[in-house]
Amino acid sequence: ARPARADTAETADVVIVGAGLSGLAAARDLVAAGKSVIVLEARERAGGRVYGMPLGDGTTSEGGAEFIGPTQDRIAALAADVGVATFPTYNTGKNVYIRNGSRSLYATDGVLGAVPPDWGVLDLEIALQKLGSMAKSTPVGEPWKADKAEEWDSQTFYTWSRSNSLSSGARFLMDAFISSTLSMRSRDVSLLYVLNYIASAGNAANPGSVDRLIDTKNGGQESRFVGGSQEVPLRLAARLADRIRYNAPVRRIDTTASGVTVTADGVTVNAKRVVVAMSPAIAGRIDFTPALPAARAQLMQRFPMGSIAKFVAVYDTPFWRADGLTGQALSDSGAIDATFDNSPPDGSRGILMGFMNQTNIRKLDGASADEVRAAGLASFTAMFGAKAGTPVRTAFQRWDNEMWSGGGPVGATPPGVLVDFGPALRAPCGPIHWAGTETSDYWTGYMDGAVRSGERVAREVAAAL
Ligand SMILES: Cc1cc2nc3c(=O)[nH]c(=O)nc-3n(C[C@H](O)[C@H](O)[C@H](O)COP(=O)(O)OP(=O)(O)OC[C@H]3O[C@@H](n4cnc5c(N)ncnc54)[C@H](O)[C@@H]3O)c2cc1C
Repeated sequence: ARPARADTAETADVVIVGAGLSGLAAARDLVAAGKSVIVLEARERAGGRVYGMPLGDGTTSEGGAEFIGPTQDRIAALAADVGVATFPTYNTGKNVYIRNGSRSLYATDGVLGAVPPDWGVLDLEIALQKLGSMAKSTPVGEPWKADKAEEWDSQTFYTWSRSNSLSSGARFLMDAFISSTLSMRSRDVSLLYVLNYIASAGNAANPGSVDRLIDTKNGGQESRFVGGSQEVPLRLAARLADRIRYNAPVRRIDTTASGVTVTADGVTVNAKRVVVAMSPAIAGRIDFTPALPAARAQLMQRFPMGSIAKFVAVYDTPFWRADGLTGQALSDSGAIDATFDNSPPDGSRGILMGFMNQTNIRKLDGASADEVRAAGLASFTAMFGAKAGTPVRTAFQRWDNEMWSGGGPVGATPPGVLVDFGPALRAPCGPIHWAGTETSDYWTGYMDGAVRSGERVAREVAAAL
């Protein structure tokens, strides 16, 4: 790390560390409450895990967060407020399923919804029903208070899924559920964490469900933002104007007699309160003096980020639509495990987006740009035919080597963390407050959760000032 410098010293009521959606939402609300606010952002841009990846022709495609769905009310309200419209994710036709070397097509308007018909699907449905009912007994945002928290936080999702299914199809699809929502392997994550994630996929009026996590229609992938999701943080950041200091990574936070001194490269801010608005893993890289309480310090050691990348290919037309395909695929082989149609709303050109999950992206460690491109196009060709092999251009974004994200889409806990350290997730430490999607009750892991966490922390800080 570079040494912390203090070239200029400023004062504010509140300093916010991080200009992702959580920090921006907190800043907006604190400014509205009449507080003076300075936001310190490490990168040269706002948005954090929401990022428009340049396609090389002056346009962008989402390299990070992209979709919005029902019950994601707070990101919806923010988007409406800054004037960013949504449009439905292209979802007409059949999905592609590649498993054990064979490719099949399936409709998603049947009883199974987004679940592909594999051997063992009955087995899977029984397991998903059990999960759904366990999630109903998990208090949203406070899973450590579940009656069975101790039992559920003592096993991985892998362990549970193997003792609650027999068929390889059900097991593959349960692993795919974890990999497509968290970009982690099912052995990496606590059953209790997964139950909370399911419980969290809703709002106060609509309990969370597995379907809302995985579905396109009526689910988390239902809609996209016109012009790209990055428009939402960028427009909010523009409103906050020069309250945001870019290229200002915070290196240390000192709690003082009158509040906090927050030291970033090039600027030091003295404030009454500080909001740290990022994942626990990334917050753990800041030096805190005096040391944080043990529960919080150790929580930050135990909350790893997933590993994820997106690969997109641009074509003159969305040719798969003419072939009766949605552009959505799920595969057990190749570099890309799941895809979506990322074309613009008018379909004036075709864009396929492929997720490279944790296992697949790690296989590409050290690969050249050409090798990544070849691997991505080989997957698209297996899914959508030879035309997918000749795009106009491609782009690629991986998150596990982004210094200021450390991975994505979200941080998730292995067994033993939520029960013993979970209560430290949101609890302020003196004048230090915590935001970030990982701290949200509803839609933790999502843009909506990030906005909710920013709104919650703004209320908390305003009440304390
Ligand atoms: C590939 C991918 C796909 C996703 N898909 C979706 C989706 O379709 N829908 C959805 O809702 N969500 C999706 N997500 C998740 C979504 O992006 C996050 O939940 C949300 O953006 C998190 O916002 P945040 O403010 O909590 O954190 P972040 O966006 O991580 O913001 C933290 C900010 O803090 C800054 N920072 C870090 N350290 C410091 C420091 N020391 N000093 C100063 N600044 C610092 C970072 O640069 C960053 O700007 C996806 C994420 C990824 C990576």
